[in-house]
Amino acid sequence: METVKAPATSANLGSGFDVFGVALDRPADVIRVERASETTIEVTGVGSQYIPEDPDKNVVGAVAEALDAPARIRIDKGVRPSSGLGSSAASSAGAALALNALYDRGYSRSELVPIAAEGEAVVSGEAHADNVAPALLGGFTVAREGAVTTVETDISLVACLPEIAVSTRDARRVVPSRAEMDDVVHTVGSAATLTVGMCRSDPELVGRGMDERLVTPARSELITGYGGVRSAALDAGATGVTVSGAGPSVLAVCYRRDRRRVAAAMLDGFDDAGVQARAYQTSVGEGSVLF
Ligand SMILES: Nc1ncnc2c1ncn2[C@@H]1O[C@H](COP(=O)(O)OP(=O)(O)O)[C@@H](O)[C@H]1O
Ligand SMILES: N[C@@H](CCOP(=O)(O)O)C(=O)O
Repeated sequence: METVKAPATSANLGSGFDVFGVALDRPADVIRVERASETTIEVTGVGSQYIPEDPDKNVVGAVAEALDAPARIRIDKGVRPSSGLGSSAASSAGAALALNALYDRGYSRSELVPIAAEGEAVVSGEAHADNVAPALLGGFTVAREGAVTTVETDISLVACLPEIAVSTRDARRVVPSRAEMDDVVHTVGSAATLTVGMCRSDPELVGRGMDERLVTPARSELITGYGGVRSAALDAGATGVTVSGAGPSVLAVCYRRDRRRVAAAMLDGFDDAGVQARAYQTSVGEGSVLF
């Protein structure tokens, strides 16, 4: 048997749609795999009632097939599905690492990224790697076709998860298909600023570099209370706020000393909008761990 702890992740970070991602040091899924003649899946934990156990519908089924590694797979969910915190990616990445070890497939973590991304295609329709890359490799990741770059960084974050479900598939439908050149130039500037900020572990640069006008405006409308939560976090000391992944989680960057205050402000912001929420005081963390 192999056991893996696979972290939540936050993709996009505003300016890096479908490219940037970070691993979070909490929450996480735990995945256990044992060899079997055919794949079976059991799911427990947060939101497990909304997750199919049919291998054709659960992301880990696609990963087991891609690795030709049939197994009894048990998933203990710590990352709620449809959260914007890479719930499906945590399971995909964790299963890829665990099955790779179980069957001695010998793939490196980087080589497992496209395999784990096959799981993402099951739920969002596209094999985007911006969540599975940090879930496997840890840190801040830049995922481009066929290549992933990773940077270790020390950045404090608050991920605030409201009791709203936004499916990644639905949130991809509101992304505009065209953009104005001014907005593209603005996004390139932000993405470069954010990348420098990650390399320097500088929350001011990371926060400023989250700003963009292409995807976040449409996505934020799917999140009840987003405007108030964003303002509250910035007033409490956050250096930047954006939609986490496809939402509904809202991600704030801050100095470590402000993290509790920012988390409380975000919860108050959702409360003012009549939405219950939970705040994870977290930071950029490591990738999946094989026990
Ligand atoms: N192992 C899994 N973990 C989480 N969600 C899964 C899993 N397998 C299939 N799903 C489905 O994927 C969807 C959640 O994925 P997604 O919308 O990408 O959420 P998130 O934004 O948290 O990644 C839900 O419909 C869920 O039922
Ligand atoms: N780049 C994707 C990321 C989706 O992240 P998730 O955590 O919401 O699954 C997108 O923005 O669609």
